[in-house]
Amino acid sequence: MTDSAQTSRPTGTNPQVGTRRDLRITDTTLRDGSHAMRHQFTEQQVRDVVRALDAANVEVIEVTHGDGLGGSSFNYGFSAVPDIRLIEAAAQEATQAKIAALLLPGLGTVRDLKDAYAAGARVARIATHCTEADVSVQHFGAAREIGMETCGFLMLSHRVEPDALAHQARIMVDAGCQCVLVVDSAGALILEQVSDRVSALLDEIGSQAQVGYHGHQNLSFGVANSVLAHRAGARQIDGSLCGLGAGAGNSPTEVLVAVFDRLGVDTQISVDDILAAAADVVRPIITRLPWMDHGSIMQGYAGVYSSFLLHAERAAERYGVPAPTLLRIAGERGYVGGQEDLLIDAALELSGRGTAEASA
Ligand SMILES: CC[C@H](O)CC(=O)C(=O)O
Ligand SMILES: [Mn+2]
Repeated sequence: MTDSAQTSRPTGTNPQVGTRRDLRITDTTLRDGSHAMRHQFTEQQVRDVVRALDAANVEVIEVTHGDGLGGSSFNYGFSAVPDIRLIEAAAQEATQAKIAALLLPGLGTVRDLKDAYAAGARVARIATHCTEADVSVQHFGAAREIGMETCGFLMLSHRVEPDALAHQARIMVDAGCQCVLVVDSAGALILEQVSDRVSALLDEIGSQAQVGYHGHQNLSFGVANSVLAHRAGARQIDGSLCGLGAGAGNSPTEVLVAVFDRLGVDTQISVDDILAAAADVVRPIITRLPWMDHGSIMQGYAGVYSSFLLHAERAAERYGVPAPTLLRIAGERGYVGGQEDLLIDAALELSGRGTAEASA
Protein backbone atom coordinates (compact mmCIF):
# COMPACT_ATOMS: atom_id res chain seq x y z
CA MET A 1 0.00 0.00 0.00
CA THR A 2 1.34 3.44 -0.81
CA ASP A 3 1.63 6.02 1.91
CA SER A 4 -0.90 8.31 0.26
CA ALA A 5 -3.46 5.52 0.37
CA GLN A 6 -3.00 5.35 4.13
CA THR A 7 -3.17 9.07 4.71
CA SER A 8 -6.52 10.78 4.77
CA ARG A 9 -5.65 13.80 6.91
CA PRO A 10 -5.15 17.31 5.57
CA THR A 11 -1.56 18.53 5.61
CA GLY A 12 -2.39 21.98 6.94
CA THR A 13 -2.16 25.28 5.17
CA ASN A 14 1.17 26.53 6.40
CA PRO A 15 2.53 28.21 3.28
CA GLN A 16 6.18 28.02 4.29
CA VAL A 17 6.61 24.31 4.75
CA GLY A 18 5.85 20.99 3.14
CA THR A 19 5.61 22.23 -0.41
CA ARG A 20 8.31 19.98 -1.91
CA ARG A 21 8.45 17.11 0.54
CA ASP A 22 5.84 14.60 1.71
CA LEU A 23 7.45 14.88 5.09
CA ARG A 24 9.95 17.22 6.70
CA ILE A 25 12.53 15.60 8.93
CA THR A 26 14.13 18.10 11.28
CA ASP A 27 17.46 17.01 12.69
CA THR A 28 18.14 17.75 16.35
CA THR A 29 21.56 16.13 16.80
CA LEU A 30 23.02 19.53 17.68
CA ARG A 31 20.30 20.35 20.23
CA ASP A 32 18.78 17.21 21.82
CA GLY A 33 22.16 15.54 21.25
CA SER A 34 23.68 18.25 23.38
CA HIS A 35 22.19 16.55 26.49
CA ALA A 36 24.12 13.34 25.77
CA MET A 37 27.26 15.38 25.04
CA ARG A 38 26.86 17.24 28.36
CA HIS A 39 26.51 20.42 26.27
CA GLN A 40 30.17 20.23 25.21
CA PHE A 41 29.80 20.52 21.40
CA THR A 42 32.69 22.48 19.89
CA GLU A 43 32.31 25.00 17.07
CA GLN A 44 34.20 22.65 14.73
CA GLN A 45 31.88 19.74 15.53
CA VAL A 46 28.86 21.91 14.82
CA ARG A 47 30.35 22.99 11.49
CA ASP A 48 31.12 19.39 10.50
CA VAL A 49 27.67 18.06 11.43
CA VAL A 50 25.83 20.93 9.73
CA ARG A 51 27.88 20.47 6.54
CA ALA A 52 26.99 16.77 6.46
CA LEU A 53 23.28 17.30 7.15
CA ASP A 54 23.09 20.14 4.65
CA ALA A 55 24.76 18.00 1.97
CA ALA A 56 22.21 15.23 2.62
CA ASN A 57 19.49 17.85 2.00
CA VAL A 58 18.04 18.01 5.51
CA GLU A 59 15.83 21.08 5.51
CA VAL A 60 15.97 22.11 9.18
CA ILE A 61 18.83 21.69 11.66
CA GLU A 62 18.29 22.54 15.31
CA VAL A 63 21.28 24.02 17.15
CA THR A 64 21.14 25.06 20.82
CA HIS A 65 22.03 23.94 24.32
CA GLY A 66 19.99 20.80 25.13
CA ASP A 67 17.62 22.91 27.21
CA GLY A 68 17.39 25.62 24.58
CA LEU A 69 18.51 29.23 24.48
CA GLY A 70 19.53 30.35 27.96
CA GLY A 71 19.93 26.73 29.05
CA SER A 72 23.63 27.08 29.80
CA SER A 73 23.48 27.45 33.59
CA PHE A 74 24.39 25.87 36.91
CA ASN A 75 21.06 23.99 37.01
CA TYR A 76 21.21 22.49 33.52
CA GLY A 77 24.96 22.41 32.85
CA PHE A 78 27.18 24.98 31.18
CA SER A 79 27.81 24.84 27.42
CA ALA A 80 31.39 24.66 26.14
CA VAL A 81 30.54 27.33 23.53
CA PRO A 82 27.73 29.94 23.76
CA ASP A 83 24.59 29.16 21.73
CA ILE A 84 24.87 32.26 19.62
CA ARG A 85 28.36 31.36 18.42
CA LEU A 86 27.21 27.85 17.52
CA ILE A 87 24.18 29.19 15.65
CA GLU A 88 26.39 31.63 13.76
CA ALA A 89 28.78 28.83 12.79
CA ALA A 90 25.88 26.60 11.73
CA ALA A 91 24.32 29.34 9.61
CA GLN A 92 27.67 29.98 7.89
CA GLU A 93 27.96 26.31 6.91
CA ALA A 94 24.39 25.73 5.72
CA THR A 95 23.78 26.31 2.02
CA GLN A 96 20.11 25.24 1.88
CA ALA A 97 19.17 24.15 5.40
CA LYS A 98 17.46 26.49 7.85
CA ILE A 99 18.86 26.69 11.35
CA ALA A 100 16.36 26.28 14.19
CA ALA A 101 16.70 27.35 17.81
CA LEU A 102 14.78 25.88 20.73
CA LEU A 103 13.51 28.11 23.51
CA LEU A 104 11.76 27.27 26.78
CA PRO A 105 9.94 30.39 28.01
CA GLY A 106 11.41 31.31 31.37
CA LEU A 107 14.81 29.86 30.55
CA GLY A 108 15.17 31.73 27.27
CA THR A 109 13.79 35.20 26.63
CA VAL A 110 12.48 37.16 23.65
CA ARG A 111 15.85 38.91 23.67
CA ASP A 112 17.58 35.54 23.24
CA LEU A 113 15.27 34.78 20.33
CA LYS A 114 16.18 38.05 18.61
CA ASP A 115 19.88 37.34 19.16
CA ALA A 116 19.41 33.88 17.65
CA TYR A 117 17.70 35.41 14.62
CA ALA A 118 20.55 37.92 14.22
CA ALA A 119 22.99 34.98 14.35
CA GLY A 120 21.15 33.24 11.52
CA ALA A 121 18.38 31.11 13.09
CA ARG A 122 15.23 31.16 10.97
CA VAL A 123 12.99 28.65 12.80
CA ALA A 124 11.87 29.24 16.40
CA ARG A 125 10.85 26.13 18.31
CA ILE A 126 9.07 27.15 21.50
CA ALA A 127 8.70 24.39 24.12
CA THR A 128 6.35 24.20 27.08
CA HIS A 129 5.07 21.50 29.41
CA CYS A 130 2.02 19.86 27.80
CA THR A 131 -0.43 21.76 30.03
CA GLU A 132 1.26 25.16 29.90
CA ALA A 133 1.08 26.40 26.34
CA ASP A 134 -0.09 29.80 27.60
CA VAL A 135 3.48 30.71 28.60
CA SER A 136 4.51 30.57 24.93
CA VAL A 137 2.14 33.22 23.59
CA GLN A 138 4.54 36.14 23.81
CA HIS A 139 7.38 34.15 22.23
CA PHE A 140 5.34 33.01 19.23
CA GLY A 141 4.22 36.58 18.69
CA ALA A 142 7.79 37.88 18.82
CA ALA A 143 9.10 35.13 16.54
CA ARG A 144 6.47 35.79 13.87
CA GLU A 145 7.05 39.53 14.14
CA ILE A 146 10.74 39.14 13.26
CA GLY A 147 9.87 36.78 10.42
CA MET A 148 10.80 33.42 11.89
CA GLU A 149 8.99 30.21 11.07
CA THR A 150 7.49 28.73 14.24
CA CYS A 151 7.05 25.31 15.83
CA GLY A 152 5.54 24.49 19.20
CA PHE A 153 6.77 21.69 21.45
CA LEU A 154 4.21 20.18 23.83
CA MET A 155 6.58 18.30 26.11
CA LEU A 156 5.76 15.15 28.09
CA SER A 157 2.73 14.69 25.83
CA HIS A 158 1.98 11.28 27.40
CA ARG A 159 0.84 13.01 30.59
CA VAL A 160 -2.46 14.27 29.11
CA GLU A 161 -5.24 12.80 27.01
CA PRO A 162 -5.44 13.67 23.27
CA ASP A 163 -8.28 16.21 23.69
CA ALA A 164 -6.47 18.10 26.42
CA LEU A 165 -3.32 18.16 24.29
CA ALA A 166 -5.30 19.50 21.33
CA HIS A 167 -6.61 22.30 23.52
CA GLN A 168 -3.01 23.31 24.30
CA ALA A 169 -2.11 23.12 20.61
CA ARG A 170 -4.96 25.54 19.90
CA ILE A 171 -3.42 28.07 22.31
CA MET A 172 -0.10 27.84 20.48
CA VAL A 173 -1.65 28.19 17.02
CA ASP A 174 -3.74 31.19 18.09
CA ALA A 175 -0.47 32.77 19.26
CA GLY A 176 1.20 32.30 15.84
CA CYS A 177 2.56 28.75 15.91
CA GLN A 178 2.68 27.10 12.46
CA CYS A 179 3.32 23.50 13.50
CA VAL A 180 2.68 21.87 16.87
CA LEU A 181 4.71 18.79 17.78
CA VAL A 182 3.53 15.96 19.98
CA VAL A 183 6.72 15.66 22.01
CA ASP A 184 7.29 12.30 23.63
CA SER A 185 9.92 13.61 26.04
CA ALA A 186 9.94 10.41 28.09
CA GLY A 187 9.81 7.97 25.18
CA ALA A 188 6.69 6.65 26.92
CA LEU A 189 4.13 6.73 24.11
CA ILE A 190 3.35 3.49 22.30
CA LEU A 191 1.90 3.32 18.78
CA GLU A 192 -1.79 4.41 18.84
CA GLN A 193 -1.05 6.65 21.79
CA VAL A 194 0.91 8.75 19.29
CA SER A 195 -1.49 8.57 16.35
CA ASP A 196 -4.47 9.35 18.61
CA ARG A 197 -2.71 12.50 19.78
CA VAL A 198 -1.70 13.52 16.26
CA SER A 199 -5.30 12.98 15.06
CA ALA A 200 -6.75 15.01 17.93
CA LEU A 201 -4.38 17.89 17.18
CA LEU A 202 -5.23 17.78 13.47
CA ASP A 203 -8.95 17.87 14.23
CA GLU A 204 -8.36 21.00 16.28
CA ILE A 205 -5.70 22.91 14.29
CA GLY A 206 -5.31 21.05 10.98
CA SER A 207 -6.90 23.77 8.87
CA GLN A 208 -4.44 26.36 10.17
CA ALA A 209 -1.21 24.61 11.06
CA GLN A 210 0.76 21.42 10.70
CA VAL A 211 1.26 18.73 13.30
CA GLY A 212 4.56 16.99 14.05
CA TYR A 213 6.11 14.37 16.30
CA HIS A 214 9.34 14.22 18.32
CA GLY A 215 10.21 10.76 19.65
CA HIS A 216 12.63 9.17 22.09
CA GLN A 217 13.82 5.58 22.10
CA ASN A 218 13.40 4.70 25.78
CA LEU A 219 10.90 1.94 24.97
CA SER A 220 12.36 1.59 21.46
CA PHE A 221 9.31 2.97 19.65
CA GLY A 222 10.76 6.19 18.20
CA VAL A 223 10.79 5.06 14.57
CA ALA A 224 7.58 2.98 14.63
CA ASN A 225 5.77 5.83 16.37
CA SER A 226 7.08 8.22 13.70
CA VAL A 227 5.57 6.07 10.96
CA LEU A 228 2.22 6.00 12.74
CA ALA A 229 2.42 9.74 13.36
CA HIS A 230 2.96 10.29 9.64
CA ARG A 231 0.09 7.98 8.74
CA ALA A 232 -2.14 9.95 11.09
CA GLY A 233 -1.18 13.14 9.24
CA ALA A 234 1.97 14.47 10.91
CA ARG A 235 4.10 16.36 8.39
CA GLN A 236 7.14 17.18 10.50
CA ILE A 237 9.12 14.53 12.35
CA ASP A 238 12.25 14.97 14.47
CA GLY A 239 15.30 12.75 14.43
CA SER A 240 18.89 12.81 15.53
CA LEU A 241 21.96 11.23 13.90
CA CYS A 242 22.94 7.99 15.69
CA GLY A 243 19.94 8.76 17.91
CA LEU A 244 22.15 11.20 19.83
CA GLY A 245 19.82 12.75 22.40
CA ALA A 246 18.51 12.67 25.95
CA GLY A 247 17.50 9.44 27.68
CA ALA A 248 17.83 6.48 25.31
CA GLY A 249 18.27 9.00 22.51
CA ASN A 250 15.96 10.19 19.74
CA SER A 251 14.58 8.40 16.69
CA PRO A 252 17.76 8.08 14.58
CA THR A 253 17.50 10.43 11.58
CA GLU A 254 19.31 7.97 9.30
CA VAL A 255 16.85 5.19 10.16
CA LEU A 256 13.86 7.50 9.67
CA VAL A 257 15.14 8.49 6.24
CA ALA A 258 15.73 4.86 5.19
CA VAL A 259 12.35 3.68 6.53
CA PHE A 260 10.33 6.49 4.97
CA ASP A 261 12.17 5.97 1.69
CA ARG A 262 11.19 2.28 1.73
CA LEU A 263 7.58 3.33 2.49
CA GLY A 264 7.58 5.62 -0.52
CA VAL A 265 7.38 8.80 1.55
CA ASP A 266 9.47 11.54 -0.01
CA THR A 267 11.70 13.33 2.50
CA GLN A 268 14.05 14.65 -0.21
CA ILE A 269 16.96 13.48 1.93
CA SER A 270 19.67 11.31 0.39
CA VAL A 271 19.77 7.89 2.08
CA ASP A 272 23.46 7.38 1.26
CA ASP A 273 24.51 10.83 2.46
CA ILE A 274 22.57 10.63 5.72
CA LEU A 275 23.97 7.18 6.50
CA ALA A 276 27.46 8.54 5.91
CA ALA A 277 26.76 11.59 8.07
CA ALA A 278 25.78 9.34 10.98
CA ALA A 279 28.61 6.83 10.60
CA ASP A 280 31.49 9.06 9.57
CA VAL A 281 30.77 12.45 11.13
CA VAL A 282 28.65 11.97 14.26
CA ARG A 283 29.54 8.49 15.53
CA PRO A 284 33.25 9.36 16.01
CA ILE A 285 32.50 12.40 18.19
CA ILE A 286 30.01 10.72 20.53
CA THR A 287 31.39 10.41 24.03
CA ARG A 288 28.42 8.43 25.36
CA LEU A 289 26.13 6.64 22.95
CA PRO A 290 22.54 6.82 24.29
CA TRP A 291 21.03 3.39 24.70
CA MET A 292 18.07 1.55 26.18
CA ASP A 293 19.63 0.71 29.51
CA HIS A 294 18.31 0.28 33.03
CA GLY A 295 17.85 4.00 33.66
CA SER A 296 16.51 5.07 30.28
CA ILE A 297 14.04 2.18 29.99
CA MET A 298 12.77 3.14 33.44
CA GLN A 299 12.25 6.67 32.10
CA GLY A 300 10.03 5.35 29.33
CA TYR A 301 8.24 3.00 31.70
CA ALA A 302 7.68 5.58 34.45
CA GLY A 303 7.14 8.52 32.07
CA VAL A 304 10.13 10.66 33.05
CA TYR A 305 11.62 13.54 31.09
CA SER A 306 14.56 12.06 29.13
CA SER A 307 16.95 14.87 30.02
CA PHE A 308 16.71 13.83 33.70
CA LEU A 309 18.93 10.81 32.99
CA LEU A 310 22.35 12.36 33.54
CA HIS A 311 21.07 14.51 36.43
CA ALA A 312 19.74 11.34 38.12
CA GLU A 313 23.00 9.49 37.53
CA ARG A 314 24.98 12.32 39.12
CA ALA A 315 22.68 12.52 42.16
CA ALA A 316 22.71 8.72 42.47
CA GLU A 317 26.48 8.59 42.49
CA ARG A 318 26.81 11.41 44.96
CA TYR A 319 24.34 9.95 47.47
CA GLY A 320 24.99 6.25 46.86
CA VAL A 321 21.51 5.33 45.62
CA PRO A 322 20.33 3.59 42.40
CA ALA A 323 19.59 5.97 39.51
CA PRO A 324 16.69 3.84 38.15
CA THR A 325 14.96 4.05 41.55
CA LEU A 326 15.37 7.82 41.53
CA LEU A 327 13.86 7.96 38.06
CA ARG A 328 10.95 5.76 39.08
CA ILE A 329 10.27 8.17 41.97
CA ALA A 330 10.44 11.14 39.57
CA GLY A 331 7.75 9.45 37.46
CA GLU A 332 5.54 8.63 40.44
CA ARG A 333 5.74 12.22 41.67
CA GLY A 334 5.13 13.67 38.21
CA TYR A 335 8.23 15.86 38.07
CA VAL A 336 8.38 18.09 34.98
CA GLY A 337 11.21 19.84 33.13
CA GLY A 338 12.78 22.48 35.37
CA GLN A 339 12.52 20.27 38.46
CA GLU A 340 15.90 18.59 38.00
CA ASP A 341 16.94 19.78 41.47
CA LEU A 342 14.18 17.66 43.06
CA LEU A 343 16.19 14.61 42.06
CA ILE A 344 18.70 15.64 44.71
CA ASP A 345 15.95 15.79 47.36
CA ALA A 346 14.74 12.36 46.28
CA ALA A 347 18.30 10.99 46.42
CA LEU A 348 18.73 12.35 49.95
CA GLU A 349 15.46 10.78 51.03
CA LEU A 350 16.42 7.45 49.50
CA SER A 351 19.81 7.51 51.18
CA GLY A 352 18.04 7.97 54.52
CA ARG A 353 19.68 11.33 55.10
CA GLY A 354 16.45 13.33 54.68
CA THR A 355 16.04 16.56 52.75
CA ALA A 356 17.31 18.85 55.51
CA GLU A 357 20.92 18.09 54.54
CA ALA A 358 20.30 19.49 51.08
CA SER A 359 20.79 22.99 52.37
CA ALA A 360 23.57 22.10 54.86
C1 LIG B 1 14.41 21.36 26.42
C2 LIG B 1 14.16 20.17 27.07
C3 LIG B 1 13.86 18.94 26.23
O1 LIG B 1 15.08 18.31 25.93
C4 LIG B 1 13.05 19.18 24.97
C5 LIG B 1 12.87 17.90 24.26
O2 LIG B 1 13.56 17.59 23.33
C6 LIG B 1 11.91 16.93 24.80
O3 LIG B 1 11.10 17.29 25.68
O4 LIG B 1 11.95 15.79 24.34
MN1 LIG C 1 13.72 15.43 23.08
